[in-house]
Amino acid sequence: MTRIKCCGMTRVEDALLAARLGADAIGVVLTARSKRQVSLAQAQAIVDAMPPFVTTVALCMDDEASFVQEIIDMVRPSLLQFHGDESDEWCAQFGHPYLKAIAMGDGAAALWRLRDHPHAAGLLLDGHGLGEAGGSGKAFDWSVMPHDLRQPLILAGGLTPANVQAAIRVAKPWAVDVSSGIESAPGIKDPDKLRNFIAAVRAAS
Ligand SMILES: O=C(O)c1ccccc1NCC(=O)[C@H](O)[C@H](O)COP(=O)(O)O
Repeated sequence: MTRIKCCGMTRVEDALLAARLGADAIGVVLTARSKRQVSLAQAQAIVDAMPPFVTTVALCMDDEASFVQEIIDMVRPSLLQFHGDESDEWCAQFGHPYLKAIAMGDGAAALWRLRDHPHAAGLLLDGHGLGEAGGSGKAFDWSVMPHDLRQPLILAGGLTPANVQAAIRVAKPWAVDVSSGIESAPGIKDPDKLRNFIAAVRAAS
């Protein structure tokens, strides 16, 4: 069964709908680099509203360590997600479980970066290029997804209700991650797209 993370939540009602429809995880983006940025208080409200067994993920991107510590203390997410150029050692300093996003937009040459994060609980392979923000709606070549890594791999970037089944067939990921593909505007989730996305993943796996 392929797990589902719905990212870029800015409203409690969208995150609750995702959970009710069967999403395994929701994400909130705290970095100022995002059109979907939420405040610490908004992120806390979304995380606190989640029912048991829904994993909550808080995203940062090359942010200050003190800000990351504030996120851990105030938002109390299940996982952090580091979306920038953070090193393994830097991400591990907080002693909090995390996903490391890997920018796959530069093609197969990006694959070496997957080996650089042994302390990450999972690796999120995204379609953006190095230095670019996530939530870009850009897909990468799913056929380069490796199958010899110890960590679970999360496929992200440009996924939609229409292409997610093909993506799962080709990449065989542990989980899929979606943000813009289930939106009507940045940060505003569209209930029909959300429903169709989750149904498509469930039908594929
Ligand atoms: O979503 C953002 O705005 C964002 C900004 C800066 C860093 C990370 C960001 N999102 C990270 C995610 O996990 C997205 O879900 C992922 O990039 C996929 O987005 P999309 O291609 O829109 O499905």
